[in-house]
This record gives sequence, structure tokens and C-alpha cells, in this order.
Amino acid sequence: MDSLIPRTRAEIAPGAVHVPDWLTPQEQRDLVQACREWARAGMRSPKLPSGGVMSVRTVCLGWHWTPYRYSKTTDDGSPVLPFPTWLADLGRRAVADAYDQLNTDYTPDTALINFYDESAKMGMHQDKDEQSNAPVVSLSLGDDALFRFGNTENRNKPHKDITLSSGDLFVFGGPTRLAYHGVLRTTPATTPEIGMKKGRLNLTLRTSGLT
Ligand SMILES: O=C(O)CCC(=O)C(=O)O
Ligand SMILES: [Fe+2]
Repeated sequence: MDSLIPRTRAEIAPGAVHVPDWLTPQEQRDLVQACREWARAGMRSPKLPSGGVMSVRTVCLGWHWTPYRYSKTTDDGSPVLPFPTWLADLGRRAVADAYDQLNTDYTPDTALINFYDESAKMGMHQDKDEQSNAPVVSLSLGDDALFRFGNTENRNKPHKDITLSSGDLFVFGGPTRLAYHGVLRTTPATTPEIGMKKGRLNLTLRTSGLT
């Protein structure tokens, strides 16, 4: 995204770090291609216990997430797709870079791949179905998203709104691991040339803490 505001690494809140343009264009293309393969397993809009349906379409790796629990099988009973070693390696590098560490023992074992069409968004929520307080790694591909990062108490202010563009990394852990966050909207026609025509993909890597 072209912006007058410099897009540099920023600690949005303690433990929450935004690293713009973390993925190279080639890494973004490779990830889009990987998402295409995973999507062949079927992307579904998760159903909420309230009866509502989420507007994103999702496929999971490692552990299948459906509001609000993880399981080893998908909603139709088929086994969840494996979580590849290379993705864990990418997650480890992400955490090390975001937190300026030489290395880390971060070992994510589940990923949610969310596709946003131009009308999709995600309400304010906590990622709290994991039995581990290891950080969440978020990678964005495609259209820009207006991402809201709030506080750990409730959905209200204080919160910060940032634009997550294609290639951006966002990591949240430590004191803000359970902060409320959501996606207010995406901006159509902002995707760079990375092998997807429209929409936004977001990958969140997590450590389930489950066995
Ligand atoms: O799409 C995003 O940037 C956030 C996704 C998210 O919060 C989630 O999948 O839990
Ligand atoms: Fe989330």
C-alpha cells in the first residue's frame, strides 16, 4: 500500500508487533500457492453457537478449529490437513524477527487460513481456545485489511487500528496474547501481483497446547 506514513516495525502494544512487508513477493506467491492447495480440501464459513455464520471462509491445518474448540477431524469427519514443518519454521522466524530474538523455541502446530471476500470482516474476539500462551503469528496476503487491536478486558476502547497489507506480519503474545482483535473491513483492489486476483488471505499460526 502506498502511504505517506512510513511503514516500519511498530510495537502496537506490549508483546504485539507489526512488521510491514515481512514476506518477500516470492514468499507471498509461494504462500498463495500453498493456500490454493489447502483450499482444495474445502473452505467453509464457521458456524457460531449463536446460529450465526462467520463471513470468512476457513480451512485449518494441524488442528481443526470450529467455534469454540479444536479437533482432529473437520466438520464432515475427514482428517484435518497436516501442519507442514516448513510452516512451523516460518512461524519460528516470524517470532524471532518480531521480538528481535536470535532464536526461539516457538512450535506452532495449528493454522487457520481465512479468506475474506470484499464484504467479509471479523468481529472483536480473543484467540483463547488454545491451551498455550505462546504467541499468535498472523500473515496477510492480498487486499489490505483494517485490523483493530484492542485490550485484554473487553471489546471496547482502548484499541488501535492498523492497516495490514500483503506481506505484513503481526505477532501478539505475552501481555497481549489474549487481547481482543478483529477485522473491520478490507479494501478491494489493493492486492499486489502475488497470484491472487482479489480478496484477502490471513494465516494465523498458533500453538494449540493439545495432544
Ligand atoms: O484476519 C486477521 O487479520 C485476523 C484473523 C483472526 O483474528 C483469527 O483468525 O482469529
Ligand atoms: Fe483472532
